Amino acid sequence: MAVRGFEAREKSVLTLIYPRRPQQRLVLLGLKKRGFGQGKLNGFGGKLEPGECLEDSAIRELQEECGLTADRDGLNWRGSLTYLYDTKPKAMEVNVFDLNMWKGEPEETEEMKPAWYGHEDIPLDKMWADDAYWLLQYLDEQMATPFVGRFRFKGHEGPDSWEVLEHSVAPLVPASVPRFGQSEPGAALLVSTVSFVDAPNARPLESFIRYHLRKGFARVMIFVDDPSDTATLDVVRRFPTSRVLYRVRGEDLLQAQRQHCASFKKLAGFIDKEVSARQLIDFEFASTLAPSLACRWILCLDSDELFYTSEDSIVPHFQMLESQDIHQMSYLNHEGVPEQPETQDYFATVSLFKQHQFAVPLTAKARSGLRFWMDRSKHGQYFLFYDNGKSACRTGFGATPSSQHLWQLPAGHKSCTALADPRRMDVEGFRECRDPCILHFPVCGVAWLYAKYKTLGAFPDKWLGNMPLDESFHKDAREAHLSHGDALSALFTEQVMLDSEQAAAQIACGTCVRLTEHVTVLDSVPAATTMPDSTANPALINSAVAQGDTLVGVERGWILSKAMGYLSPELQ
Ligand SMILES: Nc1[nH]c(=O)nc2c1ncn2[C@H]1C[C@H](O)[C@@H](COP(=O)(O)OP(=O)(O)OP(=O)(O)O)O1
Repeated sequence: MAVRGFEAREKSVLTLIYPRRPQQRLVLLGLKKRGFGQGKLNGFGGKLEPGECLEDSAIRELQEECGLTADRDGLNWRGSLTYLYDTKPKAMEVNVFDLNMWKGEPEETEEMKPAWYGHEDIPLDKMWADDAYWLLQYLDEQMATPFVGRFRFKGHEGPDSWEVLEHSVAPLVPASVPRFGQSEPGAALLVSTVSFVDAPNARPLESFIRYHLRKGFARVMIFVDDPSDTATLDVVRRFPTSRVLYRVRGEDLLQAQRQHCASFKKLAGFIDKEVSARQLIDFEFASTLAPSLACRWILCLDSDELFYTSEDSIVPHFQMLESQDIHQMSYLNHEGVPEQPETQDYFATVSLFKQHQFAVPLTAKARSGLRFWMDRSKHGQYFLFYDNGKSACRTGFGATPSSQHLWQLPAGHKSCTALADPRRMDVEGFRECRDPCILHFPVCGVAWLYAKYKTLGAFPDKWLGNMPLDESFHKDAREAHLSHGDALSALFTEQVMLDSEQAAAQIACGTCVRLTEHVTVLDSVPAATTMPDSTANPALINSAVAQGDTLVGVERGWILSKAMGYLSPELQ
């Protein structure tokens, strides 16, 4: 039974720990003597306290409730269950851990009365009603872990707490994903340097992490760009440290980067001033750690990007690249188009995308669609931000990031690109790939536009001291922000957002596509109301190769770029 709309609700995050003696098929349960769930038998746990991560909270709760001192190495995150009680406004996300190493003997406390139970003797009728759907399967290892589950209850007390109205439990990721912690083909690390200090909220970060874990990334590594960024820290701490690691900017990190990163010297002068310098050093540092984290691939994204695939998992894609001895693959990026001025979480709501110009069909209609955007923007831009994709790279063979988009490979390693870029004419390296691709949600709401330019501040006219910035939306947005008026809002209305009529026209002419797989994975409802069924197909990026358009990518890119004036003068 599908349970929808859970992620859209406010929720508290809790732990639930089961101390176990698997060989004897024993589990320690406690009778809850007071508070939430009073009178029921359950594992041990409770809410995260401010500043606590899941594991610290689990260890504290176990100690408080039954006197056992958990050994951190014996604590394993097995899944998360979200509960919605119709009598409570907030959902509860409960993270299930099992524990197989501890010190001490269980003792009764004011909150819990503990006792050991054999798996065969577990009295489900004295427990929460959802336990009947998963607890025994989990204890007997008959259920793939990690798992995600959702349960809706009529109420949290009395007979209502026995009524499960909706339920679902499933593996977090498909079976194709390598077993976590083993360096198997396709195991990938996702990296991002993040700041939500100036942002309206950090919900997109939670979606960013959740989406990528669901799509089979083995680990996520977050660099917290600003140590005072409690919003980001609060989010990353809610994920198990076995899957989501974080490092906070500061002297320790700098020291480690100085020691391990070849580019430290070159970037040192910019690290304080430019986000891009911090990203590059973080990416290189993460790539040095990746092999020890059993990750054979690395992908570095901003926290307003998703590695989109309509498949269940990204793993078979990386496995395929490995089997063909490809060490780097660059992906097309598509730019999100907001259809509403505000959203709490752009990943959960934005479903309209300008396709990369190299993926737009070469039809007269599409060309008029491109013209629409170029006429609309002050500097003749179709995309308002970058159009050179992002790349995934193999780890452990000495590649270093040459930019946020591309890795520098040691000689003799194969690199491929889905961008049929006529400026390079890299015919050898071109490889048709529409899925996976990058979805970029750069300014998908007025508040997010303000937040982005507040964070970037008065950035210089040159990247890393030497690459001049073009006259562009990006520069205009900087000026608009520094002018402190409502110039930024005007930019948003005039150049970023589309109304429903314009959106339908852009979809019809082939420049924009409607993609909803990420919205489905995040289990939320898209904000847009204009979603004709024919365009809600996740495979649409592939079918957007227009009817009658038989040109392969490089030719298409060449002609289109010439037509649109993208070619540099010497190539024209
Ligand atoms: N439907 C359900 N099925 C289940 O198996 N465990 C549930 C559940 N709903 C909640 N839980 C667990 C999660 C958590 O371990 C515990 C509830 O935690 P508590 O309310 O005891 O938290 P705290 O100890 O932080 O609360 P306070 O006593 O208010 O401080 O019950």
